[in-house]
Amino acid sequence: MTRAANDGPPRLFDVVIIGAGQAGVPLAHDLASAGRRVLLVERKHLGGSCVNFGCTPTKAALASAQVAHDARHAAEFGVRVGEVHVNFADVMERARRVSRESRQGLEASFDPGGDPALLRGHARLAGRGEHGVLVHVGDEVVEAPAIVLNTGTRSLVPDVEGLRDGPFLHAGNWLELDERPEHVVMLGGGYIGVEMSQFYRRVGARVTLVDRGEHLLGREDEDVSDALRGALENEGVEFRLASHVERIAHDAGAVRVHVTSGDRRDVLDASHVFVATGRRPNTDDLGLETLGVRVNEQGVIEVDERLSTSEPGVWAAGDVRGGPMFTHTAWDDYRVLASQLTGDGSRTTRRLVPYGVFTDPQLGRVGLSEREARDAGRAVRVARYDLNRNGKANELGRPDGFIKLLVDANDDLLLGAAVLASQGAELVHVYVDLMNADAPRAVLANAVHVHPTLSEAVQSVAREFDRDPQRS
Ligand SMILES: Cc1cc2nc3c(=O)[nH]c(=O)nc-3n(C[C@H](O)[C@H](O)[C@H](O)COP(=O)(O)OP(=O)(O)OC[C@H]3O[C@@H](n4cnc5c(N)ncnc54)[C@H](O)[C@@H]3O)c2cc1C
Ligand SMILES: NC(=O)c1ccc[n+]([C@@H]2O[C@H](COP(=O)([O-])OP(=O)(O)OC[C@H]3O[C@@H](n4cnc5c(N)ncnc54)[C@H](O)[C@@H]3O)[C@@H](O)[C@H]2O)c1
Repeated sequence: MTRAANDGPPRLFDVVIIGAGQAGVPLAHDLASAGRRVLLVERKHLGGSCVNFGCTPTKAALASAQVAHDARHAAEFGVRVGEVHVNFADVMERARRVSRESRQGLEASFDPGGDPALLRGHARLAGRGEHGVLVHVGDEVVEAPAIVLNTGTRSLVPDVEGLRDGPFLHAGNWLELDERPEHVVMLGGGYIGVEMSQFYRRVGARVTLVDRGEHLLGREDEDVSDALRGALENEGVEFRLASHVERIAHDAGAVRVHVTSGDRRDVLDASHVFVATGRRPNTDDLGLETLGVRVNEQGVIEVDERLSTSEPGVWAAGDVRGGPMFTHTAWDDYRVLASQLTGDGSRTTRRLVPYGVFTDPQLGRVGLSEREARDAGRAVRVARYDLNRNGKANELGRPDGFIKLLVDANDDLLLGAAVLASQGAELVHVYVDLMNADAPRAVLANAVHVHPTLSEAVQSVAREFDRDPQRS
C-alpha cells in the first residue's frame, strides 16, 4: 500500500538504494544478508543499462553478427553453406530474449515483503528528516540514514540542428527496431559507435561512422585505434573522421546528414542516424539540491575514494560517479560500498580497471597506453607481437591484430597492455592478474603456456624484450 507524502510518518529503512543497476542489486542483497533493512527503488527495469539495452543485448546481437560473418567466410575453411540470409527481426528477438531472461533472473531474486524490499517508481531526495534522508517515490515517503545513488546514465544527445526533429536511434531504443536499416550514419566512434557499426554492417546494412576526432576510441594509442579502423574498413564500414555534423534533415522516413571535414562538405543520405556520442548522468531530477550533494558541470556526482558524496550518509556508485563507466567497475563499487557500510571500510576505488571493446578483433585493455605513459614522463619499454606470428591465430583463421605490452624500464613491472586480437578481452586478464600481483615481466616470459593457444602470444610479447634488450 502506498502512503501519501503527508499521510503519516515515513517508512524507515537502514539503507535506501536508488537505482537497480549493476551496483544496486548486489548491494541490496548483501546489506540485507548483513541484517540491514534495505529498500531498493527502481523506476524502470531491474538490471539497468547493462542488462536491458547495453552489454547484454549488444553482445547477443554481436554474436549473431559473428555467426553471419563466419558463415559468409565458411568457404575459406572448405565449408560451403550457400547464400547467407540474415533475418534481422529474429536477430533482434534473440537479443531481446537474452536480455529479458537476464532481467527475469534478477526479478526472481526479490521476495515480496522480504528484505531487501523493492519499490517501483522514480525516487527524489527531499532533504533531511528526523532519522536521516527523506526520499519521495511517487506518493510514498521513505527515510534512511544511508542513501546510495546508483542511477546510471542515458544517451547524451548532441546539439545538432534538426536532429531532434525526427526519430533517431540511440543506446536506449535500438532494441525496438525490427526492420534492418539500409544505411546507418553512426554519430560517434567510441565504444558504442564501433561495436554497433560492426553489428549493423555484418547484418547487411551500409554504415558510415562520423566522429569529430581524428581517431576512433580517442583514449587509445593511434596504432591500436587505426588497426581497428582498418579491420572495420575491410568489412565495408565507411569513416568520416575529423568531421563535424552541421545539421540533419529528416525527410519522409529518411535522413540527410550534412557533414563537413575541413573544407569538404557532403550530404550523407541515410535511413537511420544512431547517436553514440557519450552518456549523461541521471542526476538532473534526483533532488540532489535538497541536500547540497555536489555535482560537476556535467552532472556527475563528486565522490571520494570510498564513494562518499559531499553529504555524509549519501553514497554514489556506478556510472553516476564518473570515472570508468563499465559494468565491472559498477559491480566493484558494490564491493567498495559493502566494505564501507558493513565491513572494515578498507576497500576503495584505488583499483586497476581493465576493459574490452567487443568488436572482431576484440580489444582488451589494461593500465597505461603508450601515449599516457610517455605523457606522464615514465621510463617505459614497449614491445609488440603481431598475431599472424601465432600458430593458433593462423589455424583459426584469425591472424588480425597485435599485442602491445608496456613495462617500466627501471623494474620491468608491467605498466599496461593492449590486446587487439580474437578473444582479446579474454586474453588481457593474464596481464590484469600479473599487474595486480606486482609480478615482473619475467614471471610471464619464463612461464609455460599451452600449445597451440592464443595465450602463447600473450607470453611471446613478453619475450620480445629479451630478443631486443635495447627496445624502448
Ligand atoms: C550500448 C551499451 C553497451 C555497453 N556495453 C558494455 C560492455 O560491454 N561492458 C561493460 O562493462 N559496460 C558496458 N556498458 C556500460 C554499462 O552498461 C554501464 O557501465 C553499467 O550499466 C553502469 O551501471 P550503473 O549501475 O551505474 O547504472 P545503470 O545500469 O544505468 O542503472 C541505473 C538504474 O537506475 C534507474 N534510475 C535512474 N534514476 C532513477 C530514479 N530517480 N529513481 C529510481 N530509479 C532510477 C534506471 O532506471 C536504471 O535502472 C554499455 C553501455 C551501453 C549503453
Ligand atoms: N565494451 C564496453 O565496455 C562498452 C561498450 C559500450 C559502451 N560502454 C560504456 O558506455 C560509455 C558511452 O559510450 P559512447 O560510445 O557513447 O561514448 P564515448 O565517450 O566512448 O565515445 C563518444 C564518441 O563520440 C564522439 N563525439 C562526441 N560528440 C560528437 C559529435 N557531435 N559529432 C561526432 N562525434 C562526436 C567523440 O569524439 C567520441 O569518440 C562509454 O564510456 C563506456 O564506458 C562500454
